Amino acid sequence: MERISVNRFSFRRKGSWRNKDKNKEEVKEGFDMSTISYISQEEAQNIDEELFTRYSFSVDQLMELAGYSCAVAIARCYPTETLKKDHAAVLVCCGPGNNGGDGLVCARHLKLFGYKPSIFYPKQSNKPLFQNLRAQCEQMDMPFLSFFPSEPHLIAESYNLVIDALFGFSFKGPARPEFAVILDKLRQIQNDVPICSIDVPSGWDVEKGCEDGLHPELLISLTAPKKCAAFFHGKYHYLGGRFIPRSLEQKYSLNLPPYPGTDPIVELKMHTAQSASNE
Ligand SMILES: NC(=O)C1=CN([C@@H]2O[C@H](COP(=O)(O)OP(=O)(O)OC[C@H]3O[C@@H](n4cnc5c(N)ncnc54)[C@H](OP(=O)(O)O)[C@@H]3O)[C@@H](O)[C@H]2O)[C@H](O)CC1
Ligand SMILES: [K+]
Repeated sequence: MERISVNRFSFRRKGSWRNKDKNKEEVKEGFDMSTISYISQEEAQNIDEELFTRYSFSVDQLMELAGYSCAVAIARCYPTETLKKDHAAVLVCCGPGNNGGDGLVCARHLKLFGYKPSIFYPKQSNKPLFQNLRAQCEQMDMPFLSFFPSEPHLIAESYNLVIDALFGFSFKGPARPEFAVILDKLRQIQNDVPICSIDVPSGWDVEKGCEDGLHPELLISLTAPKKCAAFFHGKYHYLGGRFIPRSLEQKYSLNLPPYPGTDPIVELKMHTAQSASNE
């Protein structure tokens, strides 16, 4: 288990999650973010597998929590009242696997939070879980785009944010042509519209990243950051998917930071005045 030293600062936030147990309080208040484990692709897949087998979770359960935590992180970084285009319009791009499922769940919660999501879901799964997620979004009046806007500038003109739920921890590059085209268009507009990536910036090698790939402004790592997150230099980095049992966390030495109170997310990279002035 490799520990990568990034975002080095001490986590200290008083009040909301202060624990009455003195020892626990000291551990939480002195939490050192640099000790969090950044996990490999194989570890991510093994943890996932154990959650579904040994811990008997269903995909639906975890996807709901994962997608919900992403929506909360997006709402925290980009409140609706700060988004000027078309009633907080956002574009949610969903891929063929579970990362895409997280995107559909996230879209549904964003809609409930007052955003106006449109969904691009080009390679749809026919599994009941995904069909249901799609139906829920349709019933909540979220349009599904039948094609990706041909002119990238149209995306930046129409949407305040792009939610990248194309690929997660199972991606093996390079992207095949139908998705390479989409990733290329997103790259072209990323300086004009912020990209929020779910779990892994799509197109990145899960461990080595991708220097000339997408550069999201927000990354929501799920369960634990993947090794590629060490190469993330965007504005906001959150951890979500607050569903890991303590015994599983210990088995993989994840050393996760404490989630504040009942929050489904915890910020890994503080957006300080210092970091803002460096952007
Ligand atoms: N435990 C958790 O943290 C949970 C995380 N969740 C989310 O699930 C994803 C991982 O989901 P998974 O379905 O395993 O994988 P992906 O969504 O990353 O992608 C798989 C699909 O992508 C296709 N693929 C892979 N590489 C390429 C490529 N180079 N070009 C095109 N397409 C590609 C792959 O197709 P195959 O034909 O190769 O099979 C799949 O269709 C995780 O990141 C979280 O976001 C869960 O929601 C909850 C638990
Ligand atoms: K993604």
